[in-house]
Amino acid sequence: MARHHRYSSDDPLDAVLRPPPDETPEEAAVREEREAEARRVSARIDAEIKAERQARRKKRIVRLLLLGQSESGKSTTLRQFQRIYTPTAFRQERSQWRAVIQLNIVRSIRTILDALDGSTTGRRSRRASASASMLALSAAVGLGVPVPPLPGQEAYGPGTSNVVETYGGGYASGDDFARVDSDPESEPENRSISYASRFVVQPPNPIHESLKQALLPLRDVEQLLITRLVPPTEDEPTRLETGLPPGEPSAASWSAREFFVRPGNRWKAKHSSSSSPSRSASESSSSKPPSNGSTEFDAAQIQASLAACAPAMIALWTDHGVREVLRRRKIRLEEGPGFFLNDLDRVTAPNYTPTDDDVLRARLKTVGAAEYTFEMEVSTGRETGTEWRIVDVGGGRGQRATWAPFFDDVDAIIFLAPIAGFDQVLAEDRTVNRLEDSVLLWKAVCSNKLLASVDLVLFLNKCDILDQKLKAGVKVSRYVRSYAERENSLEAFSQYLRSKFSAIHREHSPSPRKFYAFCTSVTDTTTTGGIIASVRDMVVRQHLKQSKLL
Ligand SMILES: Nc1nc2c(ncn2[C@@H]2O[C@H](COP(=O)(O)OP(=O)(O)OP(=O)(O)O)[C@@H](O)[C@H]2O)c(=O)[nH]1
Ligand SMILES: [Mg+2]
Repeated sequence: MARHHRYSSDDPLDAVLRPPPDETPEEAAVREEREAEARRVSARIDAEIKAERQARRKKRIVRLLLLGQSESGKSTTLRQFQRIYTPTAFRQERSQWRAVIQLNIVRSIRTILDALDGSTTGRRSRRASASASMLALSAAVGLGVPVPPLPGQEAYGPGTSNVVETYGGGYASGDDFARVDSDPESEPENRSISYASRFVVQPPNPIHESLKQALLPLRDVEQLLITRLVPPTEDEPTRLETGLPPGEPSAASWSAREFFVRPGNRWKAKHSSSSSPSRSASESSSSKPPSNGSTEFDAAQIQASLAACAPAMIALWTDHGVREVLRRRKIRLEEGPGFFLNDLDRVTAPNYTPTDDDVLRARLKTVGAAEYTFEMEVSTGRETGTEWRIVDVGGGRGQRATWAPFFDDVDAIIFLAPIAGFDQVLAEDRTVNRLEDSVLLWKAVCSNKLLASVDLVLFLNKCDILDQKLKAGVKVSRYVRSYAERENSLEAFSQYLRSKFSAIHREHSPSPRKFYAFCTSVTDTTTTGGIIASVRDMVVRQHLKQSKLL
């Protein structure tokens, strides 16, 4: 508005600001001085904001956001950054991952015992089956009676986090992804046989019974680990209730939920220095540190109990009958996250310390979002002096609302699409194919206007698992209709998906931008190191370009 109009409009604000009509020359001088001062303050604030922006540019802070569905590999990618660029801190923290790995092992064993008990699958029945199995375990009663699935419920796979939940076959018209209404792996001719064998009550197997007995101490181990790892003040509905009185473990809540901790280091025994989260969207100021209820005694006790149970765990995992039950129930532990059953000897040894690979393979679900500041110990010429901030978020469907606040000020996004999940369902919604969810999420990220000028880097992840799956004979076209007669190989399928994701990127980006995509196995240290270096170069180059433009 032009200045001479200032006091002449009917604007109510102007009316308030208007000088009193009977103002004396002295009063007018005071008022004008006051107004001049206000303008000076305003100019100073503007200058400060500008200086801050320039300082940020000068300091070269690069903010990278990791996005993707749950179990896509975001936290693992973050750990790779930590391993490569802050190796000292990463090494120092390795021992703290032991408890997570122990918990992963206990969960795998529990999955097997549940499968032996014939507990059904799916969220609705999991609680019941879990309590049944724990009762069976604790009272050493015989094998439970298998319960057929509820209508509309998937037939098998207990659905705990470290289990690969296979996806049913059959397409709805117009859909590219298979729907959960049948078992694509069972051919029609043997479907009835496999169904019958699944739900006929088997007589108790004495070997399995004695192994269950030998594994009873794992129940206490699990409880101790929960107390140790999960903060007691959590109030998320998915939170694993550690508030349970000691000695009154609720088998139902144990098995029905996946373990998670808030991002950051609060769950760890000690705080680390170099890559601790500096900003967290989830940790409210009122939340107390976890009752790190653990003592050295607990840690030693847990490892000793695991060592004592190791022979029984190994016998269970290598038992022919057990493998047959797992195969029939389509439980593929080895393809799921946090799988350590092939390393039991090593991992249960009394002086075991996790290796880099172990830390990368451990599974700990993220809830909320946190930003990690990297003061690089290892730097290369180009970005010396650049400060990296990496934001890791929880990828579950209930978690995605925490993403948006980070869209504001981000330079690049690494989007992880775990393409090995083409035959799996989401843990949080078992009617949704994981690959389909990734495609939809990618579309949403590409078309988001707030992210229009942000570089998107796509990781088609879990290629190692995909390769194994395809080599084992799982057919992509059974799950992805449009794949049709194409070659059932890693190369062909990843190329196909790359084009599909690229087309979405092209069609849905608000304005044109480059498409960067990599086929990754982010648990693999050798290949991922090179990919991360490329991403880093690209992001820094882009950041510099943007800074110059600004
Ligand atoms: N074999 C294999 N395992 C992987 C790969 N990427 C991730 N994993 C494993 O998959 C599990 C899940 O990875 P996370 O990094 O925890 O997944 P996330 O995206 O952070 O999941 P949320 O925290 O639930 O959002 C971990 O046990 C990883 O070790 C991969 O490329 N290959
Ligand atoms: Mg995570």
